[in-house]
Formats: sequence, structure tokens, C-alpha cells
Amino acid sequence: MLIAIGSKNPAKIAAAENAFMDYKIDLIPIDVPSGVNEQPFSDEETIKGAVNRAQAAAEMAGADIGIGLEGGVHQSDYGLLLCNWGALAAKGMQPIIAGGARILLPEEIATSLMAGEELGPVMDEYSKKQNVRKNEGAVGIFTNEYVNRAEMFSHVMKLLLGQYEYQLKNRDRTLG
Ligand SMILES: O=P(O)(O)OP(=O)(O)OP(=O)(O)OC[C@H]1O[C@@H](n2cnc3c(O)ncnc32)[C@H](O)[C@@H]1O
Ligand SMILES: [Mg+2]
Repeated sequence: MLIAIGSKNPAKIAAAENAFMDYKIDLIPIDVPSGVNEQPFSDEETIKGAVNRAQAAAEMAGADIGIGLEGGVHQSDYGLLLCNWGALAAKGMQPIIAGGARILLPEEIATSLMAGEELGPVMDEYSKKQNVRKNEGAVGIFTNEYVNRAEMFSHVMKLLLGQYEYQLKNRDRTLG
């Protein structure tokens, strides 16, 4: 089975590889446009980015399944939430979506994002590390590495793959 993932970020690729562990697959990472802002600012925009990436990756690679994983932030009454979404696109199905764990970002980070900066570089500066986005991620830094970015996206991947399998098994029922 050919699977295309719309990103070359190692944390995202590791999550996809992990989810399809029991499958015999060829996983192709491709850089595709997300079609949304580099720093999505709502659940809706982040979902859209994930779906666009999944569809574009599947199409470009001629793959059976396309995967899109997208990071963003979402404004709430409690402050700025880190949000992550995933999408799985397969022929003859509506795109499947799933959300990842969310935590509040510190005020200082929120202020930089509101000023138009991107979370990736802001996290590097804040943590005095390089490529946080490709490694533990903001989620890893702020949870004392109990949950890193690959693990958070692994959970999203399981939610996607599980729904995909369920829908395949229950095709007659879900398509009615
Ligand atoms: O190469 P791609 O797939 O684009 O991977 P990315 O790391 O840029 O990730 P996203 O585009 O999905 O995330 C949107 C923005 O939020 C940043 N970001 C999201 N989650 C992050 C995290 O956990 N740690 C650091 N930066 C993060 C990211 O660097 C972007 O600026
Ligand atoms: Mg990006």
C-alpha cells in the first residue's frame, strides 16, 4: 500500500510510521502546500491545512492514502491553546479528521504569536534550542517531555487509522 504524507518534518513522519507498524506500506514524505497561513490561528484553519496536505500528498504521489498533519493555535477564553490536527484522505471516502492533545501556551509565547511570529522560531528562541518543531515540539517543552510532538501526532495517527479501518469494515452502514 502506498501512503503519502504531506510533510518532511521528522516528528510527523515518525508518527505515521509508528501508526502503520502492522501494515506493509511504502511511506513517501512530500512537501505540499497547506493552503492556509504558515501559522494557523484556529481549529478550522488548522483542520483545513491538514485536509489540504492529505489530499495534495495523495494526488501528487498517486497514493492509496494521503496523510496531513498540521500544527496551529486556537484562541479561547483561557488563552491561546496549542492545537494539532490530522487528516487521512482515501479514494471514495470523505476526508477523515482527528485532533491532538491541547495545552495552554504561556502568555509570553501567545504575545509573540499575536504579533505575527511563527511558533517554530519562537519556541527555538524561548527554549534556547534548535529545531524544536522537528523534535520534542512545544508540547514536549511545556509538558517537561512527558509527551513529545511525535507521540502527540502518533495518537492523532491512531485516531485516523482507527476511523479509517472502522469505516472500511462498516462501509455499507456508513454509506448507507
Ligand atoms: O514542515 P511542516 O510539515 O510544515 O512542519 P512544521 O513544523 O512547520 O509544522 P506545522 O506547519 O504543522 O505547524 C504550524 C506552525 O506552528 C509551528 N509549530 C506547531 N507545533 C509546534 C510545536 O509543537 N513546536 C514548535 N513549533 C510548532 C510550526 O513550526 C509552524 O510555525
Ligand atoms: Mg509548516
